[in-house]
Amino acid sequence: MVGLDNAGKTTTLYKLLLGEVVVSQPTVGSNVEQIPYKNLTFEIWDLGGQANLRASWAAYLRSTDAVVMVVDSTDRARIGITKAELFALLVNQDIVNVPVLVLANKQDLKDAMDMAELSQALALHTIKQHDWHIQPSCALTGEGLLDGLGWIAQKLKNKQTTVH
Ligand SMILES: Nc1nc2c(ncn2[C@@H]2O[C@H](COP(=O)(O)OP(=O)(O)OP(=O)(O)O)[C@@H](O)[C@H]2O)c(=O)[nH]1
Ligand SMILES: [Mg+2]
Repeated sequence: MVGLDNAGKTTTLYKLLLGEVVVSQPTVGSNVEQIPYKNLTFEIWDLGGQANLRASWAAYLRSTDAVVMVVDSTDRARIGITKAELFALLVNQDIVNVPVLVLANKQDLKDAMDMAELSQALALHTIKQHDWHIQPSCALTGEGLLDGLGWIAQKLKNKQTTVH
C-alpha cells in the first residue's frame, strides 16, 4: 500500500485491522498487518509516503500480489505528483500484471474530487499492463475499504484460475 504522505494509508490499515480510527504519525519505514477477508488473509504493507521515502517503495515489490495506491481526494495540488509516483512504480518488473487498486480516500470531505476527476487527473485509462480499479473510500468510517479488498480478491481468484 503506497501513496503520498497524509493520504490515509495507516488510518486505512488500522481501520481494517481494528475497526477503529487510530491516531497516526507520519510513517517512517512500514507497518505490516494480516487482514482476514473471507477465506483469505491479506498481508498488507503500509509504506511511508513522505518524499524521501518513496524511492524505497520499489524494495517491497517482490512477491507483491496487488498494489493499493491511496490518494487524498482533496489534494488537488499534489495530484500530479501522485500520478508521477504511480507511473514510476508501475514500470517495476516485480509487479508486471499485478492488479492496481486506487483508493480515492477522504470522500467524506466536501471538496473531494470524484471518480471521474481523479481518473482523468491520474490518467488511469492509459494503464495498459495492469488491471486497475478506482474505489471511493473513507478511512474514518471504513466505507469502501472492504469493497476494495473484494475487488483485489476477485482479481487474484481469476489469476489462479488462468494459471491452471
Ligand atoms: N477526513 C478524513 N481524514 C482522513 C481520512 N483518512 C485519513 N485521514 C486523516 O489524514 C491524516 C493522515 O493519515 P495517515 O493515515 O497517517 O496518512 P499516511 O498515508 O499513512 O501518511 P504517511 O505515513 O506520512 O505516508 C490523519 O490526520 C488522518 O486522520 C479520511 O478518509 N477522511
Ligand atoms: Mg502512514
